[in-house]
Amino acid sequence: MLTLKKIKMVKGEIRVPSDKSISHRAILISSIAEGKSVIRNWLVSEDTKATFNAVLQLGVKAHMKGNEVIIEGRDYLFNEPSNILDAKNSGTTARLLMGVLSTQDFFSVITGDESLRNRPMLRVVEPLRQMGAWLDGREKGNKLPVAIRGGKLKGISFFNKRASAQVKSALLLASLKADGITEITEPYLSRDHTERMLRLFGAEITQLEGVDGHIVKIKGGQKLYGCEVYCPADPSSSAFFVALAVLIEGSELILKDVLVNPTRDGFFRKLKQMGAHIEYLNLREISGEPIADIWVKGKGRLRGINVGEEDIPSVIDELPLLALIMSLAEGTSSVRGAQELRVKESDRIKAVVENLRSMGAKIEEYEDGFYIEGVEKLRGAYIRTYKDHRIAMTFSIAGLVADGETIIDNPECVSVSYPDFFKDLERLTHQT
Ligand SMILES: O=C(O)C1=C[C@@H](OP(=O)(O)O)[C@@H](O)[C@H](O)C1
Ligand SMILES: C=C(OP(=O)(O)O)C(=O)O
Repeated sequence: MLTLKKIKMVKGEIRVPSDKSISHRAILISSIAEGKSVIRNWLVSEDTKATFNAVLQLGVKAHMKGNEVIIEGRDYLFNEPSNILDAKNSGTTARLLMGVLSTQDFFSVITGDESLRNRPMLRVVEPLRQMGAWLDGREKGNKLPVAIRGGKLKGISFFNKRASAQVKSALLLASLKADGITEITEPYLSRDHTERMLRLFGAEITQLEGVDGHIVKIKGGQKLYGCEVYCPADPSSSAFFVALAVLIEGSELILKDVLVNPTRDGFFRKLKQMGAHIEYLNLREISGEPIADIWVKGKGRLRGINVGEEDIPSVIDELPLLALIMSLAEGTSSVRGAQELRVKESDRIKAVVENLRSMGAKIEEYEDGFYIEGVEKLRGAYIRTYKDHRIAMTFSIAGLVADGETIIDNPECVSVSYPDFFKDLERLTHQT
């Protein structure tokens, strides 16, 4: 349990830990490549360690020193694991691993913690079956544990209707060992780190716009070569500090080295539309990804906005935090088309509505989002995190701007993406 109270202001500079999505991919793509890779500024967290430990169980030789990882790639020649692979709380680990393991002519089983064992897997299992792999699990393959026996695969054409980057990435990682071409179409472009990193490792990938949305095409049989990958600061982790600065007038922060890939920076763009003062400085590209230092200044109350289906992929993990900001903005706001929030580490729509209401917000629940009428103040409350890191961090920010005391249950769940979150928060809020 953690108790938080209102603070006056936040000022300073911070480089938050590296991007979780890129850190998972760096391990997996280095492992399937040939030769040595060096991963710099890797995120050391519970989720990414689950991916790291899984590849060790497949026979990959990897060495971690601080946040640098050196990996000897296996060029898709892995060992049959002698035990179950544990993805713990990490959806990305489970789903991307399924793609890699579908290429392997051996038996493997993936499981996870209680939350992950309740999350849907058929979205990945079905297309991988279509490609020719054998997968089965609880509820006809929809729930972990899932067993896999991979082997000879063929390329498929697949419509990724949920615009899930985990589904797309699993198929791309499998496609390199499939006969022919794999083509994935999605209604809105989901995060494209896998495409960018596969290119960095030497693959040829075509991306184009079609009538049904964004298309990615890849030819099987291509070889990847180990290289150096730099992991930038996570925009999803940076978002909590940006939120704090925009919610408290007079605050000013610089967030260093943040990934500003357009498939990920929807939160910052939405805040600007709400009237926030945010600028990208020193925009540059490293390891195929755009990076900037973000300057943010708190300058009074923001205006409500509507967020629709097309906006969702680039802001999906920040929606709980955006809901908090909307609840303190002038006028009304809404989020629609975000039903995927119900199948994350917790039912994030329920968790947001319940906790914001207990703090005095005016919020109505939709099946696929929420409707919010801004209020001037929130009051401290007892917060149920459902052991979901994004809920714990969102309501810690809420606790620092609300009147009275806020109590967070299970604050330690932040360790899946940001183990030192509370230390960093304390440092920045005590400098002022
Ligand atoms: O590919 C990834 O790294 C992720 C994709 C998203 O999930 P979906 O693929 O389920 O949309 C996101 O919510 C998750 O935090 C990380
Ligand atoms: C949804 C998330 O991650 P994952 O799906 O990898 O568990 C997240 O980090 O918000």
